[in-house]
Amino acid sequence: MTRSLDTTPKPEIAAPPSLVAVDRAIAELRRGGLVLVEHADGAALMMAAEAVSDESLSHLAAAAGSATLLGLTGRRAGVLGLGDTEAGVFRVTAANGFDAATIAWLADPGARSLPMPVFKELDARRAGGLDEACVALAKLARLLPAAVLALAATPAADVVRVGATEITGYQDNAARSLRQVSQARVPLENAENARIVAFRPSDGGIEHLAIVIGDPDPDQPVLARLHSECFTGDLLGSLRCDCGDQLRGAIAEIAQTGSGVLLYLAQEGRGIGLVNKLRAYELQDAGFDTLDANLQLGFDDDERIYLPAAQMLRLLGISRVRLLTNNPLKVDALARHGIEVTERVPHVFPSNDHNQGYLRTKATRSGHLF
Ligand SMILES: Nc1nc2c(ncn2[C@@H]2O[C@H](COP(=O)(O)OP(=O)(O)OP(=O)(O)O)[C@@H](O)[C@H]2O)c(=O)[nH]1
Ligand SMILES: [Zn+2]
Repeated sequence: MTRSLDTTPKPEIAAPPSLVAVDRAIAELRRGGLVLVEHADGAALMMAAEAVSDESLSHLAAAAGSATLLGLTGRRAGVLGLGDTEAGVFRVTAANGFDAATIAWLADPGARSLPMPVFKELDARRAGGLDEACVALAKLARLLPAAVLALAATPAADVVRVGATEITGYQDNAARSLRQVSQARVPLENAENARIVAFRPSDGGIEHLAIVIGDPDPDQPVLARLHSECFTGDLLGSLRCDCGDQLRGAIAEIAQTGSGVLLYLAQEGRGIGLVNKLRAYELQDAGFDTLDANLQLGFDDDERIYLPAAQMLRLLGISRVRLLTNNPLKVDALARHGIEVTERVPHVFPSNDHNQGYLRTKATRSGHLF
């Protein structure tokens, strides 16, 4: 007798305090508030660089009792000529602290249309785990990867606090806590026998979806596609990328072969978020390719993670897949997370006038196999 996939909803589990602390901190940063980040080497009050004004900067410095500092990724520091590295985080200091215009100029390439501020003497050095955690938190909040911080000896009692290790462990811990929460039959244009299964992490964070087509046999390698969310391509039919074709193409191909699974992963813009992807598009229109635009913003060229995908496959009962992709990173990542990829199935679609350069860059610089 063949088995079926386990798509049934599972009981809720309580979110561990570590996930909750990061969630609270993310919400606070996104509304322009202050967060206390605690590390073995000390603590800092921080704000997202994207959210600062002159008033909030003075408030930050006064609350911490020290000057404001700016944490930038090595990528962004390199672009600015302040550092020479691709990895890690740099701490930038200005004599007596920063004003909002200088922060904007340093953190946001889109701010170049504003008048250039008068820079105070800047100094940039490779930073340790405290600054790294602050920048990582801004990234988790899907904001620009830059943090304004002030070292805090005796922090105010009423501020949201989070530990550096809670921040660095957040994505993995959230992925490990995923569980099926609901499912429904949803006949699709190209796959009438389809079900959507929703997965939620225990902290109520970002949900991912599995589209199960037909009745895959988990004892055989399952035809699978890992699709990263692309609002512009998937929903609006944007011609800048190939995502819409790849999404609908995968659904059609899986249905034609009989059965399989498409994981719809909530990591828009190769993990930088929709707002930052639009910033990257602006930079591309100014001449940067899709990878360099990410680097200009201070991100890596690809910020995606595939532990959530591996975890969803495991929860469904799938341990072996035939993976529809041109991207060798996806094959490696699944294998690393314990899912055997028995075969890579190419997933190529014709280009159009707008996405030729994008596809060429994927092939020449990202190692996509076309
Ligand atoms: N940052 C950024 N993300 C983009 C851009 N164009 C498309 N994306 C995102 O790239 C992701 C699509 O990648 P996928 O189709 O999942 O995978 P892939 O890496 O192209 O590999 P394949 O499996 O071969 O398709 C989506 O999250 C899109 O939003 C861009 O110019 N900049
Ligand atoms: Zn796209």
